[in-house]
Amino acid sequence: MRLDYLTIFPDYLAPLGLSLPGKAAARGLVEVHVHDLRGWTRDRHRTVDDTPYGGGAGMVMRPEPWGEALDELLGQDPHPATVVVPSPAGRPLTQALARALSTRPRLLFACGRYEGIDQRVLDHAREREDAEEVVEVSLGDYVLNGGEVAALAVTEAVVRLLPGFMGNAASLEEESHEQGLLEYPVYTKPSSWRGHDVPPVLLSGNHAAIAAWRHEQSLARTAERRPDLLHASHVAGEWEVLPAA
Ligand SMILES: COC(=O)c1ccnc(N)c1
Repeated sequence: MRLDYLTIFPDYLAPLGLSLPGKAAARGLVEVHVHDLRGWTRDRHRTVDDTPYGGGAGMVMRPEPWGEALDELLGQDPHPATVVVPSPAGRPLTQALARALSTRPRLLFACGRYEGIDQRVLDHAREREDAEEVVEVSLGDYVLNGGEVAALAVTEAVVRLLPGFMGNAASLEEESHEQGLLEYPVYTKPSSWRGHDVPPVLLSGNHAAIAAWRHEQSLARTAERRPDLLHASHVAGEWEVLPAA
């Protein structure tokens, strides 16, 4: 997977050389390219923003630098890129969306600043043959100063799903949201710590009982913290054993 980042703060994406994506890069699983949008400005001040049509506070990112940057970058690779635009107005980032993005050959992150990127940049990108899709993605219902932090989060959620990245692929199966539920609580040695003991079932060696306890814990946590994630299918097992009405 090729990952490109267009930003006016390339240093912000320095963490991409470390830990998770860095490891993946070292293994040849991902190829990372960070680009300074100002490289596609033509004026002495390397201007990337201007006042909004219609008035209002703040500044909007000018379309020309973005258009010329996409012209150059999208043409650099035979694979059509999925353009990922972090935005508070985007689709929520979910495990399902991360998994869908992890199957793409190339992601190009357009990291906006100020009040956002001129809408025509996204509209024009959607018309391009060399852009497979333009996906605006939100981390949640809050505003950041720029798309870079969100781009790092989306990158981590996606890269860790790439085949061969996580040593123990089985651990991905049990993670929060993979099965549509929140993850159960986890414990390790010592079995007793500051008056808190590990639940005895986890020391029992009874794998069926442990699996049942973990599922029950996931259901309880999800019901308490994220009832919106609960679907009948998750509690189907309980309905099946209820006595006939
Ligand atoms: C500028 O980008 C944002 O403010 C942003 C991006 C992704 N998710 C959010 N909740 C905000």
